[in-house]
Amino acid sequence: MDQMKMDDMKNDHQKMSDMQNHMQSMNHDDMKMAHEMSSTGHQMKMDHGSMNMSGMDHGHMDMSNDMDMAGGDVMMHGGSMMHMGNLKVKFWVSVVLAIPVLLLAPIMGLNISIINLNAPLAVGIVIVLFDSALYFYGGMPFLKGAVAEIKDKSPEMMTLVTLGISVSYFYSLYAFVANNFLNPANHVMDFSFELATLILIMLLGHWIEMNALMGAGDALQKMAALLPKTAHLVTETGETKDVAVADLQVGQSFQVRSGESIPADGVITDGQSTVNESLVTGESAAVTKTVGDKVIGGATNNNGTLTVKISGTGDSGYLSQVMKMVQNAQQSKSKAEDKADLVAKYLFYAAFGVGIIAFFAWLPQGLATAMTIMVTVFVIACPHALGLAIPLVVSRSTSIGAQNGLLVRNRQAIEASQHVSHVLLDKTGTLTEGQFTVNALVPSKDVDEQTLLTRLAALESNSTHPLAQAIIAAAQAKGIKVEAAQSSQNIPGVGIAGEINGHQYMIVNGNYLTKQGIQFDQAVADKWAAKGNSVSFLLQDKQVQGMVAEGDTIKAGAKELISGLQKRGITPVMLTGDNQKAAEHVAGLLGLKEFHAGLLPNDKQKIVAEYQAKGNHVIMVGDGVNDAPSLAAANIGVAIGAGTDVAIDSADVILVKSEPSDILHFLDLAKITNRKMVQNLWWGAGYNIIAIPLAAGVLSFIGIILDPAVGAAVMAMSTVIVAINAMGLTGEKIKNE
Ligand SMILES: Nc1ncnc2c1ncn2[C@@H]1O[C@H](COP(=O)(O)OP(=O)(O)OP(=O)(O)O)[C@@H](O)[C@H]1O
Ligand SMILES: [Cu+]
Ligand SMILES: [Mg+2]
Repeated sequence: MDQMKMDDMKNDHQKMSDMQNHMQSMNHDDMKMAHEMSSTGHQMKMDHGSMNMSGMDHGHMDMSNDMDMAGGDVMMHGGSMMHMGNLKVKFWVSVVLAIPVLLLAPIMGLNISIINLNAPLAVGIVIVLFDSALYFYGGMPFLKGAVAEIKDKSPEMMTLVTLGISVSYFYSLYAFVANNFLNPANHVMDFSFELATLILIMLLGHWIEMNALMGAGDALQKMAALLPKTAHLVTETGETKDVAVADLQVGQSFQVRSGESIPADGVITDGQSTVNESLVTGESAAVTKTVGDKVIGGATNNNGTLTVKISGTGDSGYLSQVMKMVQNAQQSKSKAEDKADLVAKYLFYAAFGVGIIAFFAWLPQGLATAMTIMVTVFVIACPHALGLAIPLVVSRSTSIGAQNGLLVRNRQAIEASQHVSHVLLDKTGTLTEGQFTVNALVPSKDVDEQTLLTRLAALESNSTHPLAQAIIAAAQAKGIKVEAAQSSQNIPGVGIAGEINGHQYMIVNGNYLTKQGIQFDQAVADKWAAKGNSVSFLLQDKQVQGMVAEGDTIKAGAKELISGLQKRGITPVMLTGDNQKAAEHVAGLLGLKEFHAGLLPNDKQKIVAEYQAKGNHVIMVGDGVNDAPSLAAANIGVAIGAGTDVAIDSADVILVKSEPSDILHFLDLAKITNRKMVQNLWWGAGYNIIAIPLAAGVLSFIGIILDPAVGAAVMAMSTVIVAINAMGLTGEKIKNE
């Protein structure tokens, strides 16, 4: 799941929209669940624990089906999800079923019960009946979970719980038969009281867990709530009619009045207003929008009335893409999560091993005591909290990131950030605005300025490079009618070639001329480059017809980023396809010491590999097509939100606001996220280092022996602590850190 592509997202759009509709129509309780489902996985019809994330990569999501189980609760364990039935109902029914057992069954070790009836056989039968109901009804989620885990050859937490309740149940059955029929004189202790309390606490623990879970990823929920339910559709006759947002179609127009939310993506065809897109893009200020500007569904319209032509509705809209990306990021499995699974596995074997050893060690004290100890060990080790430890933190962290304009597409990026020593930054479009102005046109002899500019513009009209746009704008400003060149061809890292009136022309940089041994006025070119200009040359055959120098402006946050990285002990390095002199100029302005200029696209990738070969972990930040390979190759690829789709598809993290200093926010968020993960691993599993030996009775010589119910309570506590600790991760911290 590391390489999630936008395409996958698009395929799932239909289902996505189904889900949104469901989300909108569901009540609060179901909403939680829908959200958990959405944040956890594709294959929701899976049974307990049998799903692991790696298997989900190509899993087909069938949201509409899954949503039918809206009455059930779903929970996550170590990234896997299980359908636990409706835990709330299950818990309360089990409470009722447990009452007779709790009243009539002897309390462990005391051999007395709350109500003592002098009819042992009748009482025994009642207890066995209610035990069975509890075991098969209340215990079913755990039994199913265990079967799935064992089938999967990865016995984990459900297997542990099942061990605990099964041992209590079957031993109690045996006690009933033995005491009433086999050998009434030799009383066998029964475990019905423990069975009941255990199942109740387990169910309660999971139920609490579910409730704790719901707050974890509220960004998605908030995002889903951004879209209004109805829209004012503009009909063919020009009147407005209120329709459901789900019925809007691309090409239709709608009206948004002041104070309303915009129902879909589109282009303004009438009106002017300020629009607040903060919840969608993380951009805080209200932006003025007028005819021709794009608006995003989910943004709020402040003062004016706008008429908007739809370019993307619900499922194909920006908002659902963002939501989908958040979901995908939440699904992608991180290394820490593998660590959590591994810990769970070790925990199972440790608990199982210690439990068995303790059983035999305590056997001389009587079967009942040995059983109790073993059951307590099984129960205390139950790693529910562990299963939640990482997913809760990650989903919380991705949500916070999304609210701050950071889309973390690959969870691994969060952990990988701990080891980062170098941040490699593309220049144009990343550190600079990528909005050029033509500063100089220097025609060669026999060529006039007008002709030079006309030919440059003809070639560039086929290019999407930022340098191209400035040339076209300059030509248009001079009143030149730009006609596109024929059979044009991009030359990555060099320029562009094409045919004008049957002649071959090229736009190339100085490097190319030097390599080809073509003469040009180096002094003039250097003069402009030293001022930070990108310099390009027009070639007809092998003749230089002139030169164009274009300047760019440095982004506002670029300097802050460089000094922020240096403060964090990370070395910033600039990589650029631009010339050495221009690169030097920008590096000087930003206080950058390391940079590489004149790079071809695969040079950038090579440089990434070189840094890595020296044992460094690198972040690569870029925006262009020429950055895509290096983004994919870097330990963490970060794309600028305004960049090309190719770059975005290759990245692990996207800076929605296109603000380079957000990399600092990412690093800070990742840092506190990692800290929480480690804390949660200790709260979720580390406590067993003490708890398991304690449960096994190592302190029995000073009178400390834990009861199974105490074991269950400790387990549930740990789960709650982990959930609360994850909630403590807030967005404020990434701004102060
Ligand atoms: N369409 C074009 N018009 C003019 N020059 C171009 C064009 N495409 C590329 N070049 C030349 O090739 C160089 C490298 O281009 P490339 O796209 O690899 O890097 P860049 O985007 O300019 O810089 P950076 O790597 O910092 O983003 C440019 O600086 C320019 O000299
Ligand atoms: Cu548990
Ligand atoms: Mg670039």
